[in-house]
Amino acid sequence: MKVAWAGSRETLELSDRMAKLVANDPVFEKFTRPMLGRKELFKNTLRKAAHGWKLIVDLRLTEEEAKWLRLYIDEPAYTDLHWGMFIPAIEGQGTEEQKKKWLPLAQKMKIIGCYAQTELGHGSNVQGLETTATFDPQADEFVIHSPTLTSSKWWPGGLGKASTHALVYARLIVGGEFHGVHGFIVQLRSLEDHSPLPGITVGDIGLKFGNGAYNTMDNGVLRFDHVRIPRNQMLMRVSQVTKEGKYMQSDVPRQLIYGTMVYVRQTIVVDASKALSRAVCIATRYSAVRRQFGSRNGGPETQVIDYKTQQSRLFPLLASAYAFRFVGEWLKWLYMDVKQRLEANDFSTLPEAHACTAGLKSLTTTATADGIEECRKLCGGHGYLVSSGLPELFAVYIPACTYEGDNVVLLLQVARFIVKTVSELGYKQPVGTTAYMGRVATLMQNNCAVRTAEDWLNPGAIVEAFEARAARMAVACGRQLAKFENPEEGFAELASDLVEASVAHCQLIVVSKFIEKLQQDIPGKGVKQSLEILCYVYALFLLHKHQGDFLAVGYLTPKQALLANDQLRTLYSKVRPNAIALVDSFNYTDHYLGSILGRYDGNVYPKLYEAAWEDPLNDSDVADGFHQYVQPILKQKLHSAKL
Ligand SMILES: CCCCCCCCCC/C=C\CCCCCC(=O)SCCNC(=O)CCNC(=O)[C@H](O)C(C)(C)COP(=O)(O)OP(=O)(O)OC[C@H]1O[C@@H](n2cnc3c(N)ncnc32)[C@H](O)[C@@H]1OP(=O)(O)O
Ligand SMILES: Cc1cc2nc3c(=O)[nH]c(=O)nc-3n(C[C@H](O)[C@H](O)[C@H](O)COP(=O)(O)OP(=O)(O)OC[C@H]3O[C@@H](n4cnc5c(N)ncnc54)[C@H](O)[C@@H]3O)c2cc1C
Repeated sequence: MKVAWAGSRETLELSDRMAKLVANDPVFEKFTRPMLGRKELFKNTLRKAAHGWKLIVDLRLTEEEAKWLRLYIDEPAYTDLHWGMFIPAIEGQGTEEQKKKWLPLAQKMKIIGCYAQTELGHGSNVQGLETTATFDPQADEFVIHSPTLTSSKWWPGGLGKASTHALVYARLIVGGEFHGVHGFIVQLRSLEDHSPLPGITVGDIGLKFGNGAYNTMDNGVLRFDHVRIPRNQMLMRVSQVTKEGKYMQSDVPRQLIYGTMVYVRQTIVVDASKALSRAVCIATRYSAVRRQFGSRNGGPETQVIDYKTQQSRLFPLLASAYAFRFVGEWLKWLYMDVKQRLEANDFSTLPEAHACTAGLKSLTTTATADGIEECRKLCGGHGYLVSSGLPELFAVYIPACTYEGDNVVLLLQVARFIVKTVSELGYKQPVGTTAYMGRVATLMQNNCAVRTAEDWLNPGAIVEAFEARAARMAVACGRQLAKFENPEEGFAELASDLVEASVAHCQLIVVSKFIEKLQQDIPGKGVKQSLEILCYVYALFLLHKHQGDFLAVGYLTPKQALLANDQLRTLYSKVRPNAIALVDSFNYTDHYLGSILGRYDGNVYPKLYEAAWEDPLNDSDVADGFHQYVQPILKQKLHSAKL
């Protein structure tokens, strides 16, 4: 199962080597992180990032090894944006000449870059950005300017203190004409002493949610006062500005300017399975350690993992972690395919790649953020201790529902894609993830054939149920929209229904990809059978949770929905004996998990007890401040008889 989770034996071995390298290096210690003040915390992150880079260089790590190393260091840092957005943006939107100039500098870390798109006034509405880049043909330069307070760049990670350069998104103005938002490489700080260059105001935006957590990142604010950059620092793969001041659009679609977001959304889906699996690993191991009630004849109490309620909350999350792992793998393939096509100037699959990355980013991050919080509750009171690892994981993870596109805004993008597909059904055969809509007539007509709980253990029955629900919801939205004279007004009015239809479509993708995975050869005794059980758990849990949809569209009867729930209970009993092995298969070191409750050896109580004494409050028996603030109260002479 470890191999199935990692994707291959090679990846398992490589990631294992990197995990151990980090775990055994004292520089990457992280238990004291939540106790540090902001300055110490940030400096500590810089130290870890520098040590990580030294290891990468000294040990001549490959790009793949370096990625795993950074993951296991497990601390958000400016390097995430440098490697994760700045470099990919240049790769995707730069010309060959620009890539030749900037990529070696960035890859050797001679410069540090961030991705400066969002502003104080606009994040979701990228076309509403206010920063301007005005071409000055006399000087052959762009003038980058922040005309208003709301045009201040706000949020970019790595911008506040670390970056020397930024990829700045600004409205292009050539000859007095606006040409939409484009990307520009702008140097922010001196490469000698790191001080901001003339015309640049830059700093950190302040403390964020949670102790430690995402506060290791210097999310920044940036303003430009007529800062000049050479013309060739506009990324020019999509459109060009000539020396003479002529704006030229190439054959490449304008949407490619958003290409970095497609790439990052894809990586966020892959990361969702990592974050959720960490939380599930902690909650599952602890649920096997923790006992409450049920002692008979003085024997041990019941392990809480044996309670059906615990199983019905925990096992769907375990199944979701696996589901997101496999859909992430598929999405990575889809992205690589699109990337190759784009390089060959084939842009036909870009809209689907956009819809899939946007929709799956939204679905997986929402479920993961909610799932981490559920895991905290599954661990009872001890889950609220920072040493459980769950509060920090939650605090670090939740902004994933917002960054790289607010999850609702992204589902509305999926809705546009679905509505368009439905409206074209008469003359265009849908392909890829919308191919099922080509069978819309059958899906609208046929109802579920399930008669017994066992009938639900059938991938065909499950896929058809999810397809029918998604198709019927999409068609219903299409019909409602058709009643509006103005389609945009209709879209705005029906936005909530459209979002629900998008969720149904995205859930279908995840379920289908899990089922497709099971059609592959999966070696290892019992591995495939365990994955089949998890796949049914994932699908039937969703069906149970959203049974209102399946009933409302008339595909299921209430009896069939009840049968699905009956089957789900049986499946939980089948997951139980392997639950620990299924989380051990994630192959996480104790260092990466960062949780006393999730320790591999299960030695929870002695270690919790030990850790309590390491809290700075326990440095002395009598607290600092006692004599000043508490003792006077204890010693006061009370005058009122009542008191
Ligand atoms: C315990 C310790 C743990 C440690 C763990 C460590 C974890 C660290 C992890 C760190 C990871 C990441 C760091 C965070 C990074 C975050 C970085 C950011 O947030 S960068 C900023 C991201 N911003 C956004 O995502 C903005 C969202 N808005 C948009 O994407 C768009 O504007 C829009 C999709 C909302 C579209 O707006 P709209 O105005 O309606 O559209 P346009 O007119 O501009 O275009 C419409 C047209 O374009 C198509 N389109 C839109 N987007 C894309 C795209 N990306 N690709 C392809 N096509 C796209 C759209 O479909 C329309 O097409 P039509 O054919 O015209 O229909
Ligand atoms: C931790 C973190 C790191 C970040 N890193 C970066 C970075 O490196 N670089 C960068 O450029 N940016 C970064 N961002 C910014 C991030 O990308 C934006 O915050 C995000 O895209 C959401 O945009 P917004 O803040 O404008 O939200 P808003 O759009 O203001 O959202 C507010 C509310 O309005 C709703 N809403 C907005 N538009 C619509 C609509 N059309 N229909 C219905 N509802 C709508 C949303 O659903 C939400 O509920 C980061 C943000 C965070 C939190």
